[in-house]
Amino acid sequence: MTDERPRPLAELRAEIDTIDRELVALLERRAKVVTEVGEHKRGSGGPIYAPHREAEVLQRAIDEAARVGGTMPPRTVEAVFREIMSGSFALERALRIGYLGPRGSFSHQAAVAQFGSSVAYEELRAIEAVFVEVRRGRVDYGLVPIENSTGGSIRETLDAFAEHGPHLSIYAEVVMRIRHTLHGCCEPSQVRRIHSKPEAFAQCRRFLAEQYPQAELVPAASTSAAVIHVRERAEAGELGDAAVASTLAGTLYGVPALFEGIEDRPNNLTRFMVLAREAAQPSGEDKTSLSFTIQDGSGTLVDVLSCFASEGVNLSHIDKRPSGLENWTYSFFVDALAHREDANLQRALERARPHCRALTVLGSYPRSRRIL
Ligand SMILES: O=C(O)C(=O)C[C@]1(C(=O)O)C=C[C@@H](O)C=C1
Repeated sequence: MTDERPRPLAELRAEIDTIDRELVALLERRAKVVTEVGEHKRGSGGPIYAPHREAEVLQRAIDEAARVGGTMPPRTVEAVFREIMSGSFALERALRIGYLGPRGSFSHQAAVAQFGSSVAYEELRAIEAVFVEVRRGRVDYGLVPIENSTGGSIRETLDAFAEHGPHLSIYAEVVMRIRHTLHGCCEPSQVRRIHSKPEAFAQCRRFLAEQYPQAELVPAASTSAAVIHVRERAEAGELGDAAVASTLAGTLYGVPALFEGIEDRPNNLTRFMVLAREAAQPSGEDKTSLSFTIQDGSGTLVDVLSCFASEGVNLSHIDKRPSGLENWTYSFFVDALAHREDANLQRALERARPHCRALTVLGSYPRSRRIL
């Protein structure tokens, strides 16, 4: 018969202490190698953040963890390695990441999940400001939401791409699950005005219609800005205001949660883009985002799209916005499942150009394989 009794706590902790010493020694060894990588990169002027390499490191760590026992869930393995790689940035060169703030916004959470806690963050007032600050070099990378699985595209971002896209590059994509909370400083029955970013209202449409059919929906610059506004109103003695935002924003600004998980669909995902001044390297499993406007008269959307089909390039996404040129002309945004250096995508682009008034490659980047 085997002895099923657990080992004494002191013995288990002593074993953990030994393992931790080994872990720290390994991390130190890794950090020394990373420092050398940093010297290379600074010498060659190469980019510090390498999403194609991160995708490889993360996948290998997840596979290896499963192979050696699978006790640690893949999510945990990923979080640990993301944090290790965040520490690498600090060793190679301090990075600054811009996002739509204030702190507690979903962009902030996605940025932290992607870049970890060893980089500096810059909260910005508007999505367009993220584009502007990356272009100016005030931040190394910027993170902007581009589409949500419930509410569709984020117009502000598409319009900013139309203007700044030719001067920037999409460098990585990040997909995050979004859970909304209604925050307020009053009783749920006292809510008369609800503040948030319009996209958040769209993601909670059913909840808002059923629970608050009479409340006024007031647009805010961001979800976290809405929470700050509700707190300021409560401090001024104005009751009846609430905000749709993340649980984190409520905690940061001291506004209690009234209802949690108010999004209409449980699998509510937002896709974010990382913006950079340089182009990302191929990872072997990439996407390319493009925007184009159609030539007057001669060109049609089907002419352009068939150029991709005939070169065997699959398209995973299409969106449109008014072009800002003449009424009823549009900018189309397309994602192709290929890298801009792939021969078939290059041929498709050559064939498509004559049908377009303008065609911009917004960037090639590794396809996101995981949901944060
Ligand atoms: O391999 C690199 O290019 C590194 O800089 C090292 C490292 C890592 O810690 O593994 C760190 C940051 C990069 O984004 C990718 C990988």
